[in-house]
Amino acid sequence: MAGTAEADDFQAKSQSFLAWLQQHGTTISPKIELADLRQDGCGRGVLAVQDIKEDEELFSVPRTSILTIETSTLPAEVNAQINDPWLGLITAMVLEHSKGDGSAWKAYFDVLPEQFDTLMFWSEEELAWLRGSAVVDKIGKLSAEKAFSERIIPIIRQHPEVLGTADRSDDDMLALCHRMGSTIMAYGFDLEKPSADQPREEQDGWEEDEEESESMSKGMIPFADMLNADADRNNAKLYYEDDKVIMKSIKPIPAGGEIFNDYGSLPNVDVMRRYGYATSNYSRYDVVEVSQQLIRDVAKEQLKLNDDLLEQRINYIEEQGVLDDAYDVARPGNEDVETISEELCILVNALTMSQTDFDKLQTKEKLPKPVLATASAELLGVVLRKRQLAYATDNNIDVALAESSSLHRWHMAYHVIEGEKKVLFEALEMLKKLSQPTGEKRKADVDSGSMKKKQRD
Ligand SMILES: C[S@@+](CC[C@H](N)C(=O)[O-])C[C@H]1O[C@@H](n2cnc3c(N)ncnc32)[C@H](O)[C@@H]1O
Repeated sequence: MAGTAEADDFQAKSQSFLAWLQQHGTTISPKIELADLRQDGCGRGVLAVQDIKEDEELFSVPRTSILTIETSTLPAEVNAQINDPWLGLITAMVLEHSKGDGSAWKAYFDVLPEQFDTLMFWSEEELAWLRGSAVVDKIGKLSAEKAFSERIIPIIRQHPEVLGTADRSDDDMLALCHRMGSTIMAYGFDLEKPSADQPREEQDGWEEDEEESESMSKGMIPFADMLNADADRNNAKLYYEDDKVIMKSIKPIPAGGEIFNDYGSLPNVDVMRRYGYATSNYSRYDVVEVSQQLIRDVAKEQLKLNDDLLEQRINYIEEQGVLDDAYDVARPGNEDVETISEELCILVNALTMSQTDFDKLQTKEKLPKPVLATASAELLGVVLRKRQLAYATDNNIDVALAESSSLHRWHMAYHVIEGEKKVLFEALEMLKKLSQPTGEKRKADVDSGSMKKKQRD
């Protein structure tokens, strides 16, 4: 690609962006550089050009250069009308993008992507490669379009002179909202508001975390978002100060090494959903979602529970506040999440216990122990084997596809589905051991396999 017009344009945009950063107060260590990593399928990235020690400042970005609702030219009354941080930031970005050369952010927008591989943009045929994964029902394209159509576009239409969008059709506006939403998802940060000075490394995506929303806001941090990420190679962390954010090395980085931010302990399916790539490095965080409905169906069939008894037990668990619509099963090696959550153990134990034991439990208003009983391990084994059937048996690549632009998407789907199948395989192996009690060994397996977080009374 070197020497081509495309490479020259890419390079020119990088140079303008770097000049823009400098003009707007970003300082960048001479030990790093913005690099063209397209050959590795990673777009731009940041490389060390000299050896870097641990805890060195790599760059700092003034708060005034961070693109937020407040720093954008979105009028306060328009923001007040929209009254939602996510939709507000999307609107602010639609506005700044629409201003073209007239926007202070022009050089920044020029290095942001125009197209995405996130699931919103997949065809039905491509989504079929993900059959079996719960992600297919969580893409949220329709709800996003409803929010854009009902809560952004009408308000933009009321202010055509301010927003410069009079000549754009609704379809155009919708596409632009999707593009900006996906940009925030893959490039945006949860910002600690000024005066909160705790270090924070995580980038976040579309979802709003209720508990954090008071002290956090969404924003785009130019240059910090040029860092790629890799589960195994995180070597930099973002620190928040009142007037700027600073990226520092958290381990030595040799000259030539890439600087990697931390996108979090995400399963491949979320890396794909938010960032549009997937690698085996994130596989250890993979999970499989098992629906409550599947557990009910299998319990009914296997335990010969009639509808009334099944409802009685499920209702009791719901009254106790520990019933979920679905449960994540994780890989046994995952240090952050239990393979079988306590909530799932409780539900399955409530279903498998004898009626006498269940009646006693209810009288005492207690919950079943959050440790899988042998019968529960067996039942859960049947549930997970049924869950396996949801995946396509044949995930082989279509020959025609090898030529098509969807190849990258197929690879991501492959990583996700193979990862999820592996989760089920390993969880089933674990359950097999639990179903064959061998005294102390079984106890140890249960304790380490399913009780990593908290102990319930
Ligand atoms: C925050 S941006 C990083 C900068 C980006 N590479 C660019 O050229 O603009 C996140 C995007 O970078 C890409 N990315 C990040 N880490 C990656 C990796 N390990 N492998 C492939 N792509 C990666 C993905 O496209 C992701 O959506």
